[in-house]
Amino acid sequence: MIHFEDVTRTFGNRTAVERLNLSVGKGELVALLGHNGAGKTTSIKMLVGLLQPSFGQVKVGPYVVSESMREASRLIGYVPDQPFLYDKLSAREFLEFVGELYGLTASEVRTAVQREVERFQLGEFMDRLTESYSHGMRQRTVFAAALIHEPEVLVVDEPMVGLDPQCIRLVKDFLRAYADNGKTVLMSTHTLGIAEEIADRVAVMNSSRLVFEGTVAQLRERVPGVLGTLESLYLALTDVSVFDGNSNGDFRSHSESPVLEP
Ligand SMILES: Nc1ncnc2c1ncn2[C@@H]1O[C@H](COP(=O)(O)OP(=O)(O)OP(=O)(O)O)[C@@H](O)[C@H]1O
Repeated sequence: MIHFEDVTRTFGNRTAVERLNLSVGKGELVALLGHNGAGKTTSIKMLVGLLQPSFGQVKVGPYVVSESMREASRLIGYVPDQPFLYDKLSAREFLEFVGELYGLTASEVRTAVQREVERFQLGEFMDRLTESYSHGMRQRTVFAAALIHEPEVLVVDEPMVGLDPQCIRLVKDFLRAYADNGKTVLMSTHTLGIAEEIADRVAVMNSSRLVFEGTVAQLRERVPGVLGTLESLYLALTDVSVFDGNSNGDFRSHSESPVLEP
């Protein structure tokens, strides 16, 4: 459903993403991991059409994002790392506004808003201006807005930052359930435990390149001698010394990663 095909993005003489190949299929939740500056947000912005690749292409379903932005965006829900809300609107007004932007009819908007209010437990603060919301309330509202058109693909940049444990549980359960319902989820995160808990596969970026893609079990096989949590594996994988003796530093699990059709 999501296909990065040899995607490179440069900013001047800086390469933010280099020759990224990554696919995420229907019913899959993939966690994108990497240090600060590894290239995760740039990749996500190319996926949702906010940036154009310098080379290569990103496809969502049958659409090349940079060529068919309108069609692709109907398939995508996006929760950015720095969510934006209109302070002078309530959550209800904001969700209605977003629903109209997606071309839903008035009755479809009503049904969708009700569905999201229940899913993200927005009831109590639904009609207050969003300027008075806590971070968790804002994040739940942003999730609801991203889902108003029931997208096939959900793209989430750092979903758990600053949330309390109850809210983290709500978001984790929701993301897993969304994938289990046949949708496609790509989530960038620094919270390795959450990736290990809910992702089908992890994709690790280091210095603009994808250095591993596969399950955590496959990662354990690829980084011999490192046992235990995803955190210890991740730290070993993104440590430069690990690349010694590996000609291209590429730990991708080519053989076992399924190639899923849109
Ligand atoms: N608009 C821009 N102009 C110039 N350089 C940029 C721009 N956006 C990103 N970069 C650079 O591209 C590289 C990748 O940045 P990106 O934000 O994709 O990393 P990230 O993995 O999302 O990091 P973080 O975890 O800190 O959010 C960094 O070196 C960053 O400075």
